[in-house]
Amino acid sequence: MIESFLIPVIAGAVLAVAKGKKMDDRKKIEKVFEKCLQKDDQEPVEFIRQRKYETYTEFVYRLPFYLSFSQIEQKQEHFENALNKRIEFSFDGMLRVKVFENELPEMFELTKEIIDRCKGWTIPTGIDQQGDIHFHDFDRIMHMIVAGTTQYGKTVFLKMLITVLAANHPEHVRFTLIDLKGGLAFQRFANLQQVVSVASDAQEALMALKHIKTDIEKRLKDFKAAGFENIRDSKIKERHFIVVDEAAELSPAGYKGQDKALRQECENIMSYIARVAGGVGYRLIYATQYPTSDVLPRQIKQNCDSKVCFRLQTAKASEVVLNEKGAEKLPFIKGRCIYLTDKPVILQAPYISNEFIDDILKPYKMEKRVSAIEHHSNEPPAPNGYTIEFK
Ligand SMILES: Nc1ncnc2c1ncn2[C@@H]1O[C@H](COP(=O)(O)OP(=O)(O)OP(=O)(O)O)[C@@H](O)[C@H]1O
Repeated sequence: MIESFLIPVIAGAVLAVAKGKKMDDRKKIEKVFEKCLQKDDQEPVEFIRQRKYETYTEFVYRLPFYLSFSQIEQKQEHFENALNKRIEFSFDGMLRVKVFENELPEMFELTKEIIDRCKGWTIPTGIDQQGDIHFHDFDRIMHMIVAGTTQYGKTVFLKMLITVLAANHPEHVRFTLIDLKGGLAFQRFANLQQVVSVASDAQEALMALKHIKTDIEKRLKDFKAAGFENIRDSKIKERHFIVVDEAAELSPAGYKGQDKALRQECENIMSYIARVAGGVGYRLIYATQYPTSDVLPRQIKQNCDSKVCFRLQTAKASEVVLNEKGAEKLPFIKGRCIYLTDKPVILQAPYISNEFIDDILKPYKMEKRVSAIEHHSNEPPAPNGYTIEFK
């Protein structure tokens, strides 16, 4: 899903034509000549050649006698608006038009306005080169893998996802947060009325996941009895997001005995959620900085049809997540990612600060202490003031 963010102010007819049909840059340039500089009965500019350089494409034209270089320079804004790119002109007997590729911004901050533009169960995934914001719809593609080497933006992305969904669906979203990086990243969400449980080690994760599995089994039975095929057929508005960061901690690979068995069970339940629970309203968000085939089991990968992949260290890791190389070549820019659903697109992911999170979520904070172990149910979120005992 994509929505126009920077609407270029392009001169009348050129805007209509350029936006209506998909035009390449050469056609757009020639359209501006036609609409702004040439008269119908006059000889048009003559295209000589174009060549692509690393950061720009150069188009070379021979000018007809009635057009001066300065007349063209005066229309620079029209050309830039029509192409929505930076343009430089020069003249050495030929007109040279350099069209620079747009650069992605290094910072794209989440705002209240962007949160308001998230319709249904969508979140923003980032901004692209053209300034368009991309959105991910969790009712269309239900589960997501978030990967990336350390310090490139996974946790910020997860916090953004939780904040946007909690802000837009305070009554209906529920979260189980499995934070295996010491429990620090998600602590500011622990007292949210939408958060059912926070687990911070493998044992707590297993308890939380077992509760969820029981809830899913019950819901599957209820749906069957009611003849619903999926959550959209039912009147249930609730969606339950299970957010796991760092999922490698739940991989049985490298463990022995009880530790291995415990993690194996966690992995089995996460695979179960990815396989069968989407249709009944459960969403798995599976984040890892170590994407190997051990950490990213086949069934989870196959059922998580959306991926947000920050820079990875190797082409092999990129192949594990995206089925193709590329994430290892992303620039060393925090928040730069590849968002993959049907096709990959490079984006700058939304940045959210802790202050902004606290500001947005203030109305939903409540006095409670929740644990993975002691509280878990599919009841609606407890109202403000309700106290849940912590272990
Ligand atoms: N979308 C973004 N835009 C700009 N800067 C960002 C973005 N996301 C993260 N950063 C910056 O990068 C830092 C690290 O981000 P984050 O904590 O999300 O990394 P991480 O991938 O979760 O790392 P780790 O796996 O080590 O926990 C943040 O503190 C922030 O300064």
